[in-house]
Amino acid sequence: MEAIIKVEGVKKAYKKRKSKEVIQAINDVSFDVKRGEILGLLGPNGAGKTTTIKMICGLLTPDEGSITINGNDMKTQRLKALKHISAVLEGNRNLYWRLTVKENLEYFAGNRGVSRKDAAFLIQDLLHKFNLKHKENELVNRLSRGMQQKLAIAIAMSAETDVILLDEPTLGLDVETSYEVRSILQSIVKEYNRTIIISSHDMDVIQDICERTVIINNGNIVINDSVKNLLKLFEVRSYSITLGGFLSNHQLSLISHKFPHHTYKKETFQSILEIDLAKSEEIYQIIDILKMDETPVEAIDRRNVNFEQIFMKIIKGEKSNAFAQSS
Ligand SMILES: Nc1ncnc2c1ncn2[C@@H]1O[C@H](COP(=O)(O)OP(=O)(O)OP(=O)(O)O)[C@@H](O)[C@H]1O
Repeated sequence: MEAIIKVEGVKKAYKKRKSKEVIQAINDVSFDVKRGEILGLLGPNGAGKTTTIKMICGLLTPDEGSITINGNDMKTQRLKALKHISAVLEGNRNLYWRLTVKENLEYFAGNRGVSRKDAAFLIQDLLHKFNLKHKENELVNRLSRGMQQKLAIAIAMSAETDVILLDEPTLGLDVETSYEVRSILQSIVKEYNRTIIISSHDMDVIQDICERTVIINNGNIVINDSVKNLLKLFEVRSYSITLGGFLSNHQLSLISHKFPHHTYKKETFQSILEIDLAKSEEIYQIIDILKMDETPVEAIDRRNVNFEQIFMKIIKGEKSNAFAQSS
């Protein structure tokens, strides 16, 4: 699939005005986004997500490196590049509160150069798609937060750009509306071949709708892989072992030494060892340690891991293990 966004060797530092301290927000970041893809851009607070998104939509200029949108360099062909991008960066704050839903859509579509005739057709389509038709003549300040958020995304859609950047699109939404927004985004990508970059702290959303994820930490990319691969990779490595007794101190110290990512819980007659391995073959080393004191093994199960747990593991620095396993 063709890359519609290319981020190559991008660096960005901020200078604090008073102390003159320099903060290297983005170190040396490169990644592509393919046409028709939903990409999740993730990272803990302060990782550099907003800086990256702002550079992609031309609000900030990189100190080094280049960003190309549909073949147009953001530095030398800025206007051409920007024509392909719309963004919802601050939730519903970009809406006109004293205009109706339909007036907001008309205003923003006109602003982005969509003709009146095309806009009329497009707006009706969006009102239906976003389930806002029954609210088309309602003032925005009378809508629920979920509806305002849906309208903000519909407005970004009305510009008919190839790429849509969404910062926390489901933040503060109830569960039902969050699912509705996810399914709308998936259908938009399929039906109109749009490309979406989502920045979110909600790992459920990422697991649900993103094909691929770029995880940034301290201004560097630590993972650029498909969500499916990451889930498979971590599932293979996570085990829950139920023992019909308890581990000796000697066994526990061997396990702690060789496998730092584990938890051990004692129950009345049993104990449970939950362990993450760098390679699935390491399970045999564990079994050897368990055999030492003839601790009876009742069950060995693969643990189901969700994307939230995977994200935390990657951020805590298990990425080197993940790469070793995937390569
Ligand atoms: N205008 C600014 N001036 C100085 N430093 C800044 C500025 N904007 C961001 N930073 C710093 O740059 C780094 C990256 O910030 P950025 O906002 O891109 O991270 P983020 O991943 O979006 O975080 P969050 O999830 O908290 O929004 C952080 O250390 C932040 O403090």
